[in-house]
Amino acid sequence: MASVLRQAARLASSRCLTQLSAASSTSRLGASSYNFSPSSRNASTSSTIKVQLDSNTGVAIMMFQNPPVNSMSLDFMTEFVIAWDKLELDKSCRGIILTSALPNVFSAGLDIMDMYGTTPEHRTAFWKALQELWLKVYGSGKIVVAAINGASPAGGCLMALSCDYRIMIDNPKYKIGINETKLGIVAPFWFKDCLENTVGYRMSEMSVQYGILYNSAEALKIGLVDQLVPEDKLISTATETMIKWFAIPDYARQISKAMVRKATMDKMLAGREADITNFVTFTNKDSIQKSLGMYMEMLKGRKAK
Ligand SMILES: CCCCC/C=C\C/C=C\C=C\CC(=O)SCCNC(=O)CCNC(=O)[C@H](O)C(C)(C)COP(=O)(O)OP(=O)(O)OC[C@H]1O[C@@H](n2cnc3c(N)ncnc32)[C@H](O)[C@@H]1OP(=O)(O)O
Repeated sequence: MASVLRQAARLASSRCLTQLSAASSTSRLGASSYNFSPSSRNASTSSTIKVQLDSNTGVAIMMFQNPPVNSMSLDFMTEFVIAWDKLELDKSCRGIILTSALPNVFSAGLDIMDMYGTTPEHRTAFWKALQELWLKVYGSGKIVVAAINGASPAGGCLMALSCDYRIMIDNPKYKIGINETKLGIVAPFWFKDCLENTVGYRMSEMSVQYGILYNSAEALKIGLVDQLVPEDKLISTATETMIKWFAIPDYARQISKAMVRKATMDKMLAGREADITNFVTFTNKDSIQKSLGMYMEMLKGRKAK
């Protein structure tokens, strides 16, 4: 145990968890001091990411705004990481809620058009940006809550899985899951690891092979999300949840989080280059390009009907 703690402490000062100790001002705010007055809000906005930080409570809301479906394009992920870094450096921010500014969709996952018919150089930059985004969110010392207000397939599900707590709108039309096989592609190991860490081995074994998308009730049942709420209660519940987490001393929580996530983080950090090569080689294949093209046509055809 002592060695785990030493490792966790080392992690806390490492690249991905640099904010752990910086943000460790313990429990500045309890639920009773919660005040969400508009005057206390800071707003910062890029074209695809909107951020509202309430420096009284320490809660930031990061909204995705990349129409039509918040697909994770290279540009979107680059803007995400810039906005994320700003929040990480802001000591008044203790927790981040991820949600969508668009109706009916949290995120449609990776932008297929960034993988289809693009150059290997482009796909290398694209995959690096995705790794970067994931390392930041998964490795954050802040408390991160996903407020899932719509469809959340594949990369959208990964984003939610990287948070500490997931709250989803209680609506059967919204689906979440790792559905890559349905597109004829393979979810990378770290998508699978995040799913397995959350729902367990057997459920992920079924889930990744079938490419299952779960509705909200099913997602709750298997533990893919932690809570369902009516649409009009999503952000208030996410904020209240965050305030409850704030009661735990930051430093102890951060070290505990780092301990639990260390193996998954380390695996990615050690395999980062190989993971990029795998992605580029895999998506170079004619058969994979064909699958992606057919999937895009299916999406567009579905709309035309
Ligand atoms: C062996 C080694 C292995 C190594 C591993 C290597 C590789 C792994 C590779 C890739 C991993 C990828 C992970 C992913 O995230 S892939 C993306 C998966 N996403 C999906 O399947 C979602 C598809 N979209 C939908 O199901 C629906 O759009 C959605 C439910 C989200 C919303 O439905 P709605 O009816 O509101 O909207 P639509 O009319 O369907 O779409 C509007 C518009 O948007 C376009 N679009 C949708 N999704 C995407 C997307 N992911 N990327 C790009 N564009 C998307 C859609 O085509 C419509 O366009 P248009 O017709 O208006 O032009």
